[in-house]
Amino acid sequence: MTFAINREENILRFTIKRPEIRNAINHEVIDGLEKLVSTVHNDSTIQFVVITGEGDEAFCSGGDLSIFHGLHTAHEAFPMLDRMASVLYNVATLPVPVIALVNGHAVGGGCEIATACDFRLVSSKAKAGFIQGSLAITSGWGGGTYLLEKLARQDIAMHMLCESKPYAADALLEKGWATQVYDGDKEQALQSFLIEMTQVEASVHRAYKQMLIRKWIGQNLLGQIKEEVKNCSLLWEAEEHHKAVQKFLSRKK
Ligand SMILES: C[C@@H](C(=O)O)C(=O)SCCNC(=O)CCNC(=O)[C@H](O)C(C)(C)COP(=O)(O)OP(=O)(O)OC[C@H]1O[C@@H](n2cnc3c(N)ncnc32)[C@H](O)[C@@H]1OP(=O)(O)O
Repeated sequence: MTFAINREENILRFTIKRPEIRNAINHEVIDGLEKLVSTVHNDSTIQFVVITGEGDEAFCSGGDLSIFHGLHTAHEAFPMLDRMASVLYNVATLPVPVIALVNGHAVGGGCEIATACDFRLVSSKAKAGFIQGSLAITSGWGGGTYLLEKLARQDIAMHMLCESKPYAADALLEKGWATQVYDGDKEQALQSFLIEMTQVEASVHRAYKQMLIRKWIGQNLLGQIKEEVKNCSLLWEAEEHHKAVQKFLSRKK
């Protein structure tokens, strides 16, 4: 199994379990995120969702290029991008706070997943970034739309997207992407964050989450995400994209 869903008291944790390829996303992990969403909707006692990656190296390195490089045309790429974008919107709009425990690098689609979460607790050793531009595509799972929505400074969000490079944890904090940066043990970092959060009733957290979701429905965030998906799938079929992916997959270390 390439993912795990575990419950610890009122916290539901989703772990991507592919550390050997830096927790890249395959179809099974997408199925797992769908399962996570339905579990939360069917259980009103859950108070928090945590998403993380196994190991110390990576939170998530985005789409599994060894699988997804098989998608050539816009027509072929669109269903994968659209499915993951819908699943991620369902994660972003869960009725409880969703925490990305960014234990290691979060790049490409991995950065999109973390950006879709309400909070990002970031290891001081992690780097994160929307590197899709270096593969001649944009974000395609809604991450660009979330970034432009969530960062207080639009120029910084645009710069992150256009520069298309990974940033160190301190820079991510400065840009307003990281909620907190932690040194050392990820479980301790999560624990301290949750101790503060649980001073307030879970019903209050749920009510604030509804406020956020209403705002996004009002501005048709999902419609904007669908446009991001369409644009990305058009760029996907260009020769430049396929060449860049091939270069990554055949690089010598
Ligand atoms: C779908 C789309 C979207 O946004 O919508 C995307 O996600 S596009 C973005 C797709 N993601 C990427 O381009 C990120 C590619 N990955 C990286 O930049 C890097 O691997 C880091 C994540 C920074 C980790 O670097 P680090 O030096 O620790 O590890 P490494 O590069 O040696 O990688 C270890 C092993 O994992 C594999 N590996 C790493 N990321 C992978 C990925 N996304 N898909 C498939 N394989 C991947 C490497 O080929 C290598 O395999 P071997 O051990 O066999 O050599």
